[in-house]
Amino acid sequence: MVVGEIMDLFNILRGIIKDKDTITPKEMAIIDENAEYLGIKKILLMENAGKSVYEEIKDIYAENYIIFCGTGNNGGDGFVVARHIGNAEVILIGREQDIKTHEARENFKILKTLSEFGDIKIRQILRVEEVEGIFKQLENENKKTIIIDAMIGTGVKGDLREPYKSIVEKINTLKKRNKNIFVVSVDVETGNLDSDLTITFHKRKTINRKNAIVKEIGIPKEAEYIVGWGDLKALKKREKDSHKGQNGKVLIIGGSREFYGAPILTGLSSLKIADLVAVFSVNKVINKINHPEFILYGVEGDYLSSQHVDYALKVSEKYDVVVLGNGLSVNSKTRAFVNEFLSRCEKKVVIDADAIKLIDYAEFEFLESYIFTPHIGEFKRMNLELDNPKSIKNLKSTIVLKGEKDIIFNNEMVKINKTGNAGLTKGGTGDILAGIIGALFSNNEAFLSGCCGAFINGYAGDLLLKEKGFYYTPMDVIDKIPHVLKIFEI
Ligand SMILES: NC(=O)C1=CN([C@@H]2O[C@H](COP(=O)(O)OP(=O)(O)OC[C@H]3O[C@@H](n4cnc5c(N)ncnc54)[C@H](O)[C@@H]3O)[C@@H](O)[C@H]2O)[C@H](O)CC1
Ligand SMILES: [K+]
Repeated sequence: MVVGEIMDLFNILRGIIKDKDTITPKEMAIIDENAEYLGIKKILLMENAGKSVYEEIKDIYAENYIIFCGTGNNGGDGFVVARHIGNAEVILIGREQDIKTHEARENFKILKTLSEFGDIKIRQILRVEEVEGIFKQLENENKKTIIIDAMIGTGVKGDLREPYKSIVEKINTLKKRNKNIFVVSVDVETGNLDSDLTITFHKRKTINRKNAIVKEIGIPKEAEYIVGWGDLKALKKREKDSHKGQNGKVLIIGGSREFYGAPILTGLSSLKIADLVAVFSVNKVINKINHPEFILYGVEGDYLSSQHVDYALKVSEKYDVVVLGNGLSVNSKTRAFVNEFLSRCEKKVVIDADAIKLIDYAEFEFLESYIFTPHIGEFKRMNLELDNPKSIKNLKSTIVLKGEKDIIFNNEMVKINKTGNAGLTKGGTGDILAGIIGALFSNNEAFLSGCCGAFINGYAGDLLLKEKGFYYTPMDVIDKIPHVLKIFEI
């Protein structure tokens, strides 16, 4: 499929799958990171965010401005707002060395310099007792005062901890007692702060409680649909103290008398990420696998058929994800196996290659627990009319449509992956992609696993293109997977 066709398909899908106008903090973090992947610096976004808050409040009459800043980028926005206001009092909740990011630190440093010569005042507190005096004084304040909440934004995790909890309670109490206090939240209200105004960036957040004003801060819409390192950073992290099996258990069901290489490629690529990888196939394949890392399950015959379904289902109970189809061959036996297995399997399944061709789509239900990885020819047999919104509406499965650019979509989201090159057209790279996605799917949801699998597979190919030109092999791609994971600290 040429790029023109891919982009046509992609635009049809974007026309049907509408962008969400309210997003989760996790979705915002991916967009934020992918804006940087596209070359837009975070410090620019912070500047635009802080300036957009200033623009919204500059015409509200006030004589005092008190900005409570946290140690994350929400606090960083607060530092920018302070600079634009000019005569603000900044209260950093934490020590300067606690400030978490380069962008926020840079803005704090600027404020510190200004505070030596201008009207900016900075205080650093660790406990709420240290601001008792300010709240006492504000209780009887008869000057209009704007309190700006740049404490915590989309980085909030769990219930509000001290001293934020007490500070929020004190601001809420103060507001009730003194009508001269006006509270503005940056991006997201911290805890149950009773803000009068919330200015949020790029899109409303699911955790916004008030009618937030949405301000554009320079994030292009492309950051919402081009797969980037932001998607990789959203993957579940490998815990340091994790024990065997926690990082994924994958069962590869494939192979046949003619094809034994495919399930091996799938298994070897899965093994680069998952803890346990098993292969379920006919003994003609199993006996050719001399990889000690694999757990092997063999059955008699040239092809998997319905007589093997019970055993395959029993074995699959021990695994998180099944990768189904690689090298199965297409005939009446394997057709019976695939349709019966899928109708009874309760596991997450990556459906690839021959399995895509073998499914009877007439009554088929596209479950959320399925990821399909077709190329355009296989996709055309899946009975999905892309230009028919009804057909897309019921598509709970994730589709990774492989091409010069990969399109990843389900009934809610569509993204495009631009990593990869013509060297990946070789036979076997599809088996590798299925193995990567199967391993990621163990601990991540389907859409994210599909996006990241496509990105990792393509990026491995891009690294190889630089080293070897187009003439690298599928085994080279498998060996490159750990390098990609290391580059992006997955
Ligand atoms: N999304 C964008 O395009 C931009 C967002 N900006 C601003 O960045 C924040 C998100 O920043 P982040 O560093 O990820 O996290 P936060 O600052 O929101 O919070 C982290 C901070 O808060 C502490 N913390 C987290 N949970 C709790 C809790 N339950 N109790 C106490 N403390 C908590 C944590 O320890 C950190 O110190 C976003 O909202 C925007 O305001 C960019 O500046 C512009 C682009
Ligand atoms: K906030």
